[in-house]
Amino acid sequence: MNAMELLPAYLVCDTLLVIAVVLHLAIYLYYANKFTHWKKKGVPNPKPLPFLGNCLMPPSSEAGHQCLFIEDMYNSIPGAPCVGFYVFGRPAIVIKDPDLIRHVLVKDFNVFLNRNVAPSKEDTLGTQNLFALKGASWKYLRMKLSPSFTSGRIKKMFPLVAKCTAQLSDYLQEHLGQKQTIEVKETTAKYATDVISTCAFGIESNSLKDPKAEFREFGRHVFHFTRYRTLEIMSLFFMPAVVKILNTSFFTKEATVFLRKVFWDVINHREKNNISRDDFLELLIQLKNKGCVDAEDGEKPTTKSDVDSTLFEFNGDNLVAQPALFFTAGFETNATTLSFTLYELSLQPDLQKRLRAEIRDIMKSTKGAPTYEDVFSMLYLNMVVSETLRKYPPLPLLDRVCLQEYQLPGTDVVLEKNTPVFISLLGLHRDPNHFPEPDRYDPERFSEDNKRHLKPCTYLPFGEGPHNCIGGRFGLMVVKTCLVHILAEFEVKPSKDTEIPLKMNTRSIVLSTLNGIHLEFVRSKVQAA
Ligand code: HEM
Repeated sequence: MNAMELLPAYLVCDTLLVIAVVLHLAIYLYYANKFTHWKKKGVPNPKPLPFLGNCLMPPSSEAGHQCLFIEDMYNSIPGAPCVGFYVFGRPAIVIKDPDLIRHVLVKDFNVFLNRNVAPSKEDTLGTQNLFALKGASWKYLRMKLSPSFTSGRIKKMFPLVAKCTAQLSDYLQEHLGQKQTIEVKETTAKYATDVISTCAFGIESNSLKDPKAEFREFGRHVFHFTRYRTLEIMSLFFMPAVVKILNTSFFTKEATVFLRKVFWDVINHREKNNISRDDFLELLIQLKNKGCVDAEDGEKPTTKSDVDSTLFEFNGDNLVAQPALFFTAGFETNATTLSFTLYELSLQPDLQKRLRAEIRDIMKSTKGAPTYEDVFSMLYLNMVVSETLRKYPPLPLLDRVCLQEYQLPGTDVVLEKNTPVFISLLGLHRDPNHFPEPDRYDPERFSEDNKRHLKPCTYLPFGEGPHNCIGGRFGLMVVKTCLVHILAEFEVKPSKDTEIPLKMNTRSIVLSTLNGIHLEFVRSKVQAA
């Protein structure tokens, strides 16, 4: 007979009850104390939920995003320069004031050198890429990769992009009758997949032609937000402690095996057959073999002393991680920008007409084959794309972590070391103080005259400062070239299947719709003009 059997049942129950109450109270007090962090610092914060803090609160509006609760935090306290919040018990902050944002992203960059995002160490492709790498290693890698993204080198990839755009035109011509509805997000995702896989991996992925193309399957998987995937992505961005428990990776084991194989097959084939091609992969081969990208006209050649293998070695998964990121960072953002632009233009035929007039002119003057320079010379196209990136920033938040105690300039607020710092691009871009009537899609905001009046650090679709998007120019080339060709051939109109307003996918960390974007394509007369 053991001791429990000797005790009367009621005493056992009472003891368990007391333990439960004490435990509950202890946890409650622990969190209640944690949740005074921002109050003590004089930083306003929305009321946290017990235990959860603010991170799993339901979105405040129908358009709100579970994953993008950073926008909710931005809007929670109007007029405040910054808003504190809690991810479970961990204090984090959203910086709203554009001058403070400038300090975080640019002026005091060394204090905010790292992103908060941190995949599991086992996810080598996830940790060794330019987005996630930290400290001096990131600085070194960024310096080494930057020459791959100069306008000169991007321009050399224009023919690859133009080829994919021609394939998209053929696809649309073949698949559409005189009038037909298509889901533009999937179609542009296939196009963008083909572009990035040819430029980053040197491989023609054929997503437009082959519904089961491996690269498209991979891309679909990365951005398919099941409940579990949402939790994984949220933990990557907001909850490093959970990453350890769940062993969260950005690239799954299967994706890693696939990307490794494609990468090394192409590299070995090229090296064996002495093949060279104007793409990112070629530049990575140079980094692998020489530790630097060959200098072009006017560039300073790299010397041996510039190569520091203690900071980052260009071998193994360290190499594969870069095109893997270019692919993931590139195809979804491009497809998002393209599909939202087509959606907005379908709703405003006048804007579409004006853009088509510009396209008609460029098509006439270039005999239907606009060059890289032509595409970048189109003023109204630039205004349209800029407005899409305002209303729909594909990556809607920026994240950094504070590496040392830091006083926010002009305030008494001192951030503790390791505080996660967020900037909500959706919050800024849809803030009526910066963009009046923010829900109105109006490219005029970006006319030569008007854009001069934009307040610095209120419009940041590509981020800002040394960590900004390295592939922005490449992305713009892809988006603009595609729009020129699609709109030269087709008019886009809302169809009976078009959702107005669009329902957003509340689980996604990147901006995306729940049900896709269905538009009617009608053959346009520009082609014949
Ligand atoms: C419309 C297209 C795109 C948009 C809107 C976009 C947006 C962004 C944003 C907001 C960031 C974070 C910047 C920051 O934290 O300050 C970023 C980072 C990055 N993007 Fe893009 N991106 C686009 C296309 C691309 C493409 C095509 C590539 C690659 C070919 C790319 C590669 C990267 C990389 C490597 C980083 C991390 C840079 C670093 O931390 O050093 N992006 N992008």
